[in-house]
Amino acid sequence: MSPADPSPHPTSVTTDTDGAAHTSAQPDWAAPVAPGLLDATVVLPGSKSLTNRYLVLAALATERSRLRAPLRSRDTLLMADALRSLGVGIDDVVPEGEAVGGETVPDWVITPPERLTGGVGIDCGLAGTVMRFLPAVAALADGPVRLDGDPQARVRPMGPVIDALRTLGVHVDDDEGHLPVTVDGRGHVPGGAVTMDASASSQFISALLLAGARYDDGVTVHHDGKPVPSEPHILMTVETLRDAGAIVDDSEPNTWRVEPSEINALDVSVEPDLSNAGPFVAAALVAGGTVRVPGWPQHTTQAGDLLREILDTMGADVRLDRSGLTVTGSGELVGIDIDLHDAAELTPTVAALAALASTPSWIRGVAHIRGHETDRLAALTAELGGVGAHVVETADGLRISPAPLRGGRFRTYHDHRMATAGAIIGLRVPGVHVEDIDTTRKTLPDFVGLWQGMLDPSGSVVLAR
Ligand SMILES: O=C(O)C1=C[C@@H](OP(=O)(O)O)[C@@H](O)[C@H](O)C1
Ligand SMILES: C=C(OP(=O)(O)O)C(=O)O
Repeated sequence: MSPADPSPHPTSVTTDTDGAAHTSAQPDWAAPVAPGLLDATVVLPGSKSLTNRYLVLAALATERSRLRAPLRSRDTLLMADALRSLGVGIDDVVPEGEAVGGETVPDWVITPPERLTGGVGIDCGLAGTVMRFLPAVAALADGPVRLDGDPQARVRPMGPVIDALRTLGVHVDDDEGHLPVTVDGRGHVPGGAVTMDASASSQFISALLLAGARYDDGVTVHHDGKPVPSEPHILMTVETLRDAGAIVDDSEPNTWRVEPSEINALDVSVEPDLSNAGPFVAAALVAGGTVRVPGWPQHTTQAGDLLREILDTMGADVRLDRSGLTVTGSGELVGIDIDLHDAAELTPTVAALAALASTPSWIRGVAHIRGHETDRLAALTAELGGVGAHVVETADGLRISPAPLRGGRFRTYHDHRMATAGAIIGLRVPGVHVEDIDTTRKTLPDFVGLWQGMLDPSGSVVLAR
């Protein structure tokens, strides 16, 4: 559904805890208004991007790996299920110690098969990491692998990664650069050098690099086109590969080389998802008071770390120390002029904050998010506009200026970050009703529980796991 298609009686694709999508008519969620100043500690689950990279690398490794505190949300459960169907063992193991607050978070122990199994189908849901990363992995399977996903996934761009795989010696059938895609796995991939235009998604490059060490000649990827978005995610790919012993040369701009090599087993703890922390730390700015996120890393490749600078610029007091991140706001916030090209997934959160700010904002550099879960520029323009915000969509972003906001229906277009943007607005604006709040399960298993816990006036430690 495009943002221009209002759906008065919505039918939502939501997700069971096992990662399966199902269709249901779900009532809109009345976004709670903040009861006063916040005083909450929110323990967020692991990073989607890290969990799915570790899963892929562990599936291609020589030995058994252990993934501690992985994210268990729709995108990562789909990745785990897909790898299982390729013959990878992925089992829950209760960790030795206790997690924060006495809750145990099962680890994943990942056992790679001798050879990846072909002749299988993979459900990618709406997960960019699954639909882009797995064709490059499936090429190593013994037999054909068919990948498909949600209806919205069939319009997300795939062409450059498919064409690149063909150049590297893989046979692929596709639907004009989109899902469904069938990769004819032949047990090995010649590999070599390829030039691609990755201006629509950094995930095209990450996909080839993650699998490339297992290609006969490794892989050299050269990008030729407008600047690659979300570059920290490519650095994340490079660092996770190096953690697994792969040899990666990223010394030349727009060129990445992965040598052919074995991939070592991993034993890693997943950092909290900083982009998912966005709406929670934004809440301190909107409602006033303090929100703490324990475990915020001192050094990270996660793009969400840019939130520290963003919140500071918009008026929060932001402190990072060994206990984590502490964000304190007064309830007053100012606009921001920012290029989010490197951290495009933060756009819905920043746009929601901008709609509540007392001065104008300009978000630039994010044309490619028209190919995210939905056309996010159109969706944000429509939905923030629908609750009274002054939003102008530009060629590569949004201009948002102060306006009195009002309640109303906030449509989400199957996009988890549209849903959390609606929740941010609802903190201050009574009567915001968010469509299909369960779409947040794409990357957070229990957004509503966490959000309500954060708003509990008794002050709280809110556990996500
Ligand atoms: O590789 C990854 O884990 C991601 C890369 C980025 O994609 P784009 O480069 O398409 O923005 C980001 O927006 C997405 O949420 C996750
Ligand atoms: C763009 C996003 O997801 P995906 O990994 O599906 O591209 C996102 O989470 O904001």
